[in-house]
Amino acid sequence: MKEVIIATKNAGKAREFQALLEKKGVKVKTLLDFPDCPDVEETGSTFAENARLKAETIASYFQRTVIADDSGLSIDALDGRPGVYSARYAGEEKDDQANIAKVLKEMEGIPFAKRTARFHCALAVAVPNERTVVVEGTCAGYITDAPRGENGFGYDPIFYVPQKEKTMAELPKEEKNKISHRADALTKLEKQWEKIMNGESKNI
Ligand SMILES: O=c1nc[nH]c2c1ncn2[C@H]1C[C@H](O)[C@@H](COP(=O)(O)OP(=O)(O)OP(=O)(O)O)O1
Ligand SMILES: [Mg+2]
Repeated sequence: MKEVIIATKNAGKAREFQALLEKKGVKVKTLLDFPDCPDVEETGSTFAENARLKAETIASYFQRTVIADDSGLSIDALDGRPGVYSARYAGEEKDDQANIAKVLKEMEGIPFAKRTARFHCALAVAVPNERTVVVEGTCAGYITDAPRGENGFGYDPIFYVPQKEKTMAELPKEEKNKISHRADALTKLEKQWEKIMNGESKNI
């Protein structure tokens, strides 16, 4: 079975990539499998820049094809925040509960119609000595006034998906994986997929 490294230490993302890529017959390794792998500082000002930074640094470390995901939540009433700072919105410790609490506090008193938001996902595919490919996906919804649901990770409990009438965390994972920003971004790699994976097979 072909294998690809996803440059993430986020267990929620890792689970989603495993499910999304299993369908393509691809086995996923993440940085959780390589505890000695260096941390990459996310110094970019866009999701695309950060995804590229993570993918290129880790591809050069392993000398293999690597895909990185930089993602986050952008809320219109908060001028796009938390945006690229989504993971550390409430502090360096990357605490999902604290991040949710901070967003809900900032959104207090804002009526439902003005609670529009969007998840973003930039995926960068880095191959050593080749030009990195970056694609982006989105998923539109609304911020609830309280968390609901146990599935998913991150901001899923406060992200309401209107066409499903549920929060992302209330959806079964198969449903999330059909509509998510991550699935949307992966679709945009469809055409390059065979090439990416065939290149990779030479390196294994
Ligand atoms: O589907 C999602 N459902 C809910 N929340 C999500 C989702 N996708 C990203 N998010 C949130 C989680 C985290 O607060 C931030 C990602 O930050 P981001 O830097 O890309 O990831 P990270 O630091 O957790 O792990 P890593 O850089 O090792 O991939 O956006
Ligand atoms: Mg990160």
